[in-house]
Amino acid sequence: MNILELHHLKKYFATQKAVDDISLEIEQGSIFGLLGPNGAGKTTLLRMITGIFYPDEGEVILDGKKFDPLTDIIKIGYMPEERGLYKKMKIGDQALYLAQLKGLSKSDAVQKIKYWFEKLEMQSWWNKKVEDLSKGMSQKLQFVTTVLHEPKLIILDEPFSGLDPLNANLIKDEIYGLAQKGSTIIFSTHRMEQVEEICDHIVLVNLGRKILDGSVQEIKHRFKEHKFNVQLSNVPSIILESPAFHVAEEKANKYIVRINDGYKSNDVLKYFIEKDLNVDGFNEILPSLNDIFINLVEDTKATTRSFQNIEAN
Ligand SMILES: Nc1ncnc2c1ncn2[C@@H]1O[C@H](COP(=O)(O)OP(=O)(O)OP(=O)(O)O)[C@@H](O)[C@H]1O
Repeated sequence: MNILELHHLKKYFATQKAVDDISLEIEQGSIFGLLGPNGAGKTTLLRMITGIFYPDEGEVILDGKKFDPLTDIIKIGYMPEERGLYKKMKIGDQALYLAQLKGLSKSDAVQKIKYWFEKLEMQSWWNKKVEDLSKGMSQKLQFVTTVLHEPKLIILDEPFSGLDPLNANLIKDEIYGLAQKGSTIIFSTHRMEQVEEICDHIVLVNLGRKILDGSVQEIKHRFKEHKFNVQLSNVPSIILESPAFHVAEEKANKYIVRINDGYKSNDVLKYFIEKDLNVDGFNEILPSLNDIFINLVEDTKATTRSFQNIEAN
């Protein structure tokens, strides 16, 4: 079942097409990556999902019904990239206030805050002021205030920014835990290695449009270049030559080979066996999301430039 569906969403600021006809579906319980370069339209899209902006066109379907910001906002937890905390307020009071705004009773809120503060090693912070927190500490507090009311949809914009590796792991484990309990996470970041590690499904937007949509594994396979690592037990005394592949890189007994059109990985292995060369390792090299991201974004830039040239002429 889809927790969220966006149907043909558009948001223009004067002539700036911040979001230009984006549709997508997000399955309940998934960890979904919303990616795109600076200015791609991610924040604008998230602001429409959270009811901060009304779309110019299109609709947001949350949990099977047309999204109504007034009543449905408690189903969503949104952690924006910029801090939204009151600097002078004590941390415990702040968490309590925000939890009650999200519909929790005072006693329920206290219980949940204690639970999360303990989990994220924040017990001693209750009487500190927000202005006395470091960047990473306020990021943790903001995370807690986002998830405290157990929203069905949790939107995290750059949740690891400012966190040291230990705290990043702590938050990462909580994200997995929340997804396992049935919450859906939308995760927006520029850090591709985090996306590869955490997300099941991604959407890439650029210039207000969706340019890629799929599961991380499926996308990596879609863009694969049929390259394999081959490790031999010894440096061979022959030059590796075969119609099935060509050597793209070599270093001593380690090779990167690219399979030629019309051949399969087994044809490569067969070559090595027939030459009586011992293969210690053989594995496919899939492109990183980072490479896929850079290539696609460069491609859309080039296409837009050529359209602009055609229009100008
Ligand atoms: N309130 C606004 N008024 C005018 N233009 C805006 C407004 N908000 C966003 N834009 C423009 O819309 C486009 C998309 O901006 P948006 O903030 O959604 O991008 P983003 O993908 O979140 O970028 P980043 O990764 O840098 O945060 C940009 O060209 C931006 O200048």
